[in-house]
Amino acid sequence: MQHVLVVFGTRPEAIKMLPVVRALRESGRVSVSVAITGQHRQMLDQVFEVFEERPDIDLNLMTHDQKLPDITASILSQMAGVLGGLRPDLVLVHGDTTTAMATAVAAFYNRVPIGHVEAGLRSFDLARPWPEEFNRVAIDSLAEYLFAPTTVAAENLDREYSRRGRVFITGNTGIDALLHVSRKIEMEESGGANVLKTPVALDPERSLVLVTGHRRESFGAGFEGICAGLAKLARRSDIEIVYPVHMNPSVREVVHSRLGGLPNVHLIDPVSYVDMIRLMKRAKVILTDSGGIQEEGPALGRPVLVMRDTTERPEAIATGTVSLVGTDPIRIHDEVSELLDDEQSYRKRARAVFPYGDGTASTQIAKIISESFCA
Ligand SMILES: CC(=O)N[C@@H]1[C@@H](OP(=O)(O)OP(=O)(O)OC[C@H]2O[C@@H](n3ccc(=O)[nH]c3=O)[C@H](O)[C@@H]2O)O[C@H](CO)[C@@H](O)[C@@H]1O
Repeated sequence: MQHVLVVFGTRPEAIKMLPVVRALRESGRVSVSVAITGQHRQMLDQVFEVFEERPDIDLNLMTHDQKLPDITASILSQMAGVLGGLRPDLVLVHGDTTTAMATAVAAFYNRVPIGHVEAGLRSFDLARPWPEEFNRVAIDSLAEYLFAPTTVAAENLDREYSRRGRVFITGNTGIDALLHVSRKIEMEESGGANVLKTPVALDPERSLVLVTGHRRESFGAGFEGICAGLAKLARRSDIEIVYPVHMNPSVREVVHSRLGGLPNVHLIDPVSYVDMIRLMKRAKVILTDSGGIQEEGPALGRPVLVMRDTTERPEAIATGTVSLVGTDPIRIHDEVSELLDDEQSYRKRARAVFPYGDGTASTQIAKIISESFCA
């Protein structure tokens, strides 16, 4: 039976790859191993729990405030050993992280075929997001199987001369994960559990503005702008802001120093994926620089304002549910306020749409892989 090695290191990769792991196992036609690099170890554990999975290999590479060259070098050398030992027939990586890129290079050095989930996303700007745009272009130039979430992503790949693999349009596996957990939450609620428990006590009379932000290209002036915009918003007495602050010290220091102590701003640690979905369902507006949340917000019918200048989610922008606000404090304040104060504008943008597929991406990917092995 052919063997697939699935490798990831961060929370979003785990959220988007564990549905693929389950689908591969359920196909019964391939064996699967999961290797993690521990780029974000404590955030990973929570995701494994919700998918009732466990890693088979843990490279445990996490060191405090590690730099990109160190992560890349250690993954490259350690992954060579893993591949030599396991000798998988395919290595599956996800998205645009350093783990995904370094693993793809290690697989290429070992002449092991590569599958790329969430292939073809492009901002066409190597500086933003940095280094993610480089990572995903590099992976797509090496991969034999390119699982593109949308036709836009597939068209991006068709235009790239360096592409050598076959493109499959599958939808984004993040929607598979979202629907899987949403069903769990709905079952809990129908069982009489507390309606929409949230990880922080919220005032039912106030609107929730949910914030996440961690992009490297925003470090420095970008985060100063984001925090100034949030501090201005926090003067409103009709809202509460909840910000699960990413573990990266470069994010935590500036966010806590600028926003700590404001009465209606809850700075909390990253929450479990289930709690994040609860917060998104409870939120009136979502402010983020996250990629995954640009896909989840539309599916949950929540307006998402993206604190970046570019995005590789044009499909979400086209639905009108997602829009770019950048990191300018006045724009952040004004655009959130417009959604809070103008009911008509809000209703136009707060409708559930699914530009990233119907939640079957992982079963499609598993079917393509198992059939290609058995061809
Ligand atoms: C340039 C870019 O867009 N790159 C993306 C980046 O992923 P991202 O930007 O989506 O990363 P985050 O924002 O960290 O994670 C988001 C996920 O985490 C959940 N969440 C969030 C806060 C929390 O407290 N608890 C949680 O559970 C949340 O619901 C969501 O599902 O790399 C991925 C891997 O390569 C790529 O797929 C993806 O393109």
